[in-house]
Amino acid sequence: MNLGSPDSPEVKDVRRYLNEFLMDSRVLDFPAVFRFPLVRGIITPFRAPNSAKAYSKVWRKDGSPLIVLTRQLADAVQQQFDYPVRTAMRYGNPSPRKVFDELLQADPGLKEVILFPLYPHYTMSSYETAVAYARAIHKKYKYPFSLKFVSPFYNHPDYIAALAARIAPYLEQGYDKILFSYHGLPERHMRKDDETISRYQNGAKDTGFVMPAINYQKQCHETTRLVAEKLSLPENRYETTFQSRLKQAGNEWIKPYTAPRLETLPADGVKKLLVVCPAFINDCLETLEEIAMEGKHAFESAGGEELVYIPCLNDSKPWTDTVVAWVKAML
Ligand SMILES: C=CC1=C(C)c2cc3[nH]c(cc4nc(cc5[nH]c(cc1n2)c(C)c5CCC(=O)O)C(CCC(=O)O)=C4C)c(C)c3C=C
Ligand SMILES: [Fe+2]
Ligand SMILES: [Fe+2]
Repeated sequence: MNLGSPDSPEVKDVRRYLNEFLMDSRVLDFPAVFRFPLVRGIITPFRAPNSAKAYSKVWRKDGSPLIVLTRQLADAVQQQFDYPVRTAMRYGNPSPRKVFDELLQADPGLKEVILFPLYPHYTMSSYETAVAYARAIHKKYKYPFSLKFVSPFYNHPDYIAALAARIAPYLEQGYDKILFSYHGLPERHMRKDDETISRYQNGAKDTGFVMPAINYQKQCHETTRLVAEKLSLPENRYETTFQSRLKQAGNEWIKPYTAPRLETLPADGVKKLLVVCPAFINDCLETLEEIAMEGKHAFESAGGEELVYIPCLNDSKPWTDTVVAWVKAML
């Protein structure tokens, strides 16, 4: 299960998608009475045309990169797996309901579904909302099968090894610095997540998955540290930043921000920059447009010689094998 995309890069479809996305109380965590007018009246009308433009820059003949690449990963997993493998999305299509219906139709005796949220790191706006939504649908429509979840895996040795294998060939080309750029979050979300984590640790919250002991920002730093260790990167050759900030007045996001850092790196002597985005399993708008296009332009306009974007794990062999191994171990 991944995040999901609009049905097309047309403004009307992007508007519908953003409305669903931003009305999620785990994404915009204001009381619903404020959220509704804010999203419908202000955020979506202003954002949809710009997002639509960004989506059209990366849209493929066969659809949104995120959807197509998630499906390719599922197909690669299916090659090594006896049971049906499907993709579902938190927002837009295909919804978990549609996928559950199809699975049940194909096998009325279906006993168990294993859901793999394609987010290495836990936070309420990514991993948790996917799980909570799938659970709510599972309960509401009284599906007769049980539902199990793959836990967040930001520090799992197999995930770290798959990332290191993805990055290694790029290091051989020579580089001044490698930037680990993760999706950003409002600071407020971190405080809420900290509370959830301590309730989990006190036994006051039952989740159905293993909750990390540290918050999103610390999980991201830990992913960077482990990959750097695995690749023996010298301390001065890598950095961690946070991208995709939704600018809102009085709403600080976790720092440092990726975009301004791309513009100051050349003055710090970084001519050749590698960028990797470990919070995303599949390439999407945020990596292909924001980093590989806009970020590259910003860095190279500020005096950098070259920004080389390292694609996500997608359906790379070590990662596909890892997905297969983890799911088989849960059967
Ligand atoms: C308050 C706003 C947002 C939070 C919090 C947030 C967290 C978050 N998102 C991802 C993964 C993805 N986000 C993507 C796009 C995207 N994200 C937001 C807002 C928040 N995300 C918006 C409004 C959008 C839509 C595009 C835009 O208008 O800029 C995507 C890509 C989707 C695609 O179709 O390609 C992904 C993936 C994570 C992992 C996360 C928390 C860590
Ligand atoms: Fe996002
Ligand atoms: Fe973005």
